[in-house]
Amino acid sequence: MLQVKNLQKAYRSKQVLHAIDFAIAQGEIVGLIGMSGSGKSTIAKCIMGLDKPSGGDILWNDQSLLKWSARSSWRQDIQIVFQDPRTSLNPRWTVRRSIAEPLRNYGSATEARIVQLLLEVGLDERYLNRYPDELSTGQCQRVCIARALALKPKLLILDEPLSALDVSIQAQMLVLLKQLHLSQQVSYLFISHDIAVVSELCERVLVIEKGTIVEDTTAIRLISEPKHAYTRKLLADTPTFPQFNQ
Ligand SMILES: Nc1ncnc2c1ncn2[C@@H]1O[C@H](COP(=O)(O)OP(=O)(O)OP(=O)(O)O)[C@@H](O)[C@H]1O
Repeated sequence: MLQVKNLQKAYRSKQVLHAIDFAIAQGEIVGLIGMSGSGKSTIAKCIMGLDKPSGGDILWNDQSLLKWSARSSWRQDIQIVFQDPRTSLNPRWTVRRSIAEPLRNYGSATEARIVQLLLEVGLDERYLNRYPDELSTGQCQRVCIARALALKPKLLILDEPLSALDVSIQAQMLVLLKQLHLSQQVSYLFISHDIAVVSELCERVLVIEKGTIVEDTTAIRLISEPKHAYTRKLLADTPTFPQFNQ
């Protein structure tokens, strides 16, 4: 489905991504983990066309996303949810309008479809006329997820979607993301610096260090037999894995 091939990105003279290679198959949940500044969001931005790679290619069903002509067909297939739901939502738009907007652009924004999307993320029609500042941060993130799912994407890029939320809300959101993966048959690229959260949700995990993927393995193997020193350091820094904290 998605193939990232030899992806490179430099900002001026600073090389941020070095020859990134990975693929995501239909239905997979892939985690992308690394410390702050390692290049996770840059990969997401390159896939979404929000940033231009300096080299390499990104293929969606064997078509290059970097060629303008292919763009329209994948616009609906790949959606992104960002870290901070409050800055992702227009503060002057009601929940109804935020969710209706992508539907209007690409299909029909019926009230029934908007309510259905709200129900899928654990909200309901009582929220339709509310503004972001009348919602909790977790509820705002649910609205962002509903908006991202509106066009029935095949791949959802979740860029640190839980980082702005309290730990108890994070647990609820993890349950929601697992449910949506099954009910919507959507793949995830789940970006995080939290190895505990990634190992809870993801089947496969990519570890990125300074713009290079140093490990591509299953979540189980990542925890039981981490190969790279950087992965062991990430595990050691996580209280959930005291066995690495020597
Ligand atoms: N627009 C930009 N101009 C210049 N440098 C940038 C730009 N965007 C990102 N960078 C740099 O690229 C590197 C990777 O940034 P990126 O945001 O991809 O990291 P990250 O792993 O997502 O970090 P975090 O977990 O903090 O979000 C960083 O050194 C950052 O300063």
